[in-house]
Amino acid sequence: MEAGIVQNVILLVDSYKNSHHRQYPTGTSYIYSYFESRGGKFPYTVFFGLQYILKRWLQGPVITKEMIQEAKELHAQHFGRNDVFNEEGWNYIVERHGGKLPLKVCAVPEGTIVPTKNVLFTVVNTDPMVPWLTSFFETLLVQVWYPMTVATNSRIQKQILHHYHSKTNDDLDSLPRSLHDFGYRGVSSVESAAIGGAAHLVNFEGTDTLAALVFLRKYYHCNMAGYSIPASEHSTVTIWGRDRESDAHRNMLEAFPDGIVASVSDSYNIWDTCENIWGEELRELVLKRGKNGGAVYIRPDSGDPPTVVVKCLNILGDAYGTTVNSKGYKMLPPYLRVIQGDGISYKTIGKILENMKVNGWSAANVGFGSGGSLLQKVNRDTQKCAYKCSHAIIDGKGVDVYKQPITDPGKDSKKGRLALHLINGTYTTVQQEGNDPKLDMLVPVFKDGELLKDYTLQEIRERAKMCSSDINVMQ
Ligand SMILES: O=C1OCCC/C1=C\Nc1ccccc1
Repeated sequence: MEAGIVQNVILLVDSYKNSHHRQYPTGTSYIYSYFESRGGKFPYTVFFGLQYILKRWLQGPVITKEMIQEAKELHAQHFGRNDVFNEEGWNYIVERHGGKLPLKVCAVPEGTIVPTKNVLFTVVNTDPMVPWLTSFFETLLVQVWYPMTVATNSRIQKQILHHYHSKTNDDLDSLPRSLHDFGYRGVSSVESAAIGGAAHLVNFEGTDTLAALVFLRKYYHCNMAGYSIPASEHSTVTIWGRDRESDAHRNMLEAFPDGIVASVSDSYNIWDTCENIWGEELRELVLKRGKNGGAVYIRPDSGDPPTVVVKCLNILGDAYGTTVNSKGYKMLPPYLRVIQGDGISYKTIGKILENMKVNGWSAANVGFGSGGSLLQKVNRDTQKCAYKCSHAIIDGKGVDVYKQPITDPGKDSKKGRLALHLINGTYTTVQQEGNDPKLDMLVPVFKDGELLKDYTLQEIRERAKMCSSDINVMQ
């Protein structure tokens, strides 16, 4: 088990869940639940991250007698009573199942793009003695909302970038690294950085969130999921003093004499820095670097992004010249690019790209970085992710279970045992009843403590890749 704050799997839940085993009708033997995104900011979700939860917490003989004792003692104090904690139920799981969880989870393959309001995974207990188990792990399983929503937020931006690269560039070669993860410092924890950073790397290959690389090695069989380059930050520029800014940038080019480097250039006056330092003083070094196949990414980091990006391109274009590509848009020389890492989100990236386009600039001149907006500015409500009971077996009889709040029809839940069908390229949620199980896109990924599917990032990226319908997405 990993070092972490909570080691005890029985404590990975909201307190009230330990009182639920006494709240089901006697004779309840099976409880079926499903997980969906009811929709919100984005019309689809990229399903990603369940495998991590299963591998990290639920796979194998995860329940032990020691955990039961620790949880029992904690609950007695926490509730101030001894009739809440389900000691018998947990003992049964240790004694009868060796600590393995008698659950079956069926899920859509990771990386699949599914329109919202569709079932994404289902859970059912496999031992009729412990129906309460299905709902018990809701708390943990619903945390898949985070990687799923970050992967979706990231892919929505990839669609916008794909649109502009298709319209204004010769090829899509620079698309995979056109949105770089700057989010490590902007998330709530190292674990969130790993999970969210990994979710972004489903769609892209540029990241500074090292935790995501470790995560994807460990849980998704990918040895190197993303790349970065030597880059300055304000402190490594400003430490030289205001009147030695050009020395700071020169040092960047000499310290890393080949390949691509990025230099943040807005410490004082970015217009002067672009025109006189990059355009004049360091010109020979830039040209020499270009001759060796290297490049310099000039990084603004303030001001109104659409305006600043175009003004930087214009100044650099005047200083170094431009070419016009096959789509009729201007390109800087291959050794010069701009990277905009401030104020980037799915709401703003299109505005910057549109302003570049109307000013005759190809999208391929600019790389983007996004931090808190990419990894942190999401919550469970962004895509309204929920886990609900839809069917149960009580006294041997199957009953459909649902909620239908008079106060919010948007919170209606689905009934029955669900399957996900792909009909003429469209996903549809149907009842298992009366349908051929071979048509169900949900595949068993976990059963009785065993992981049944072990996806690689490579195959997940393949499932989530851009397709023709991703081009005309601009509203
Ligand atoms: O500004 C930043 O904020 C925080 C995270 C990293 C970062 C910049 N990194 C970078 C990487 C590759 C090219 C250019 C910059």
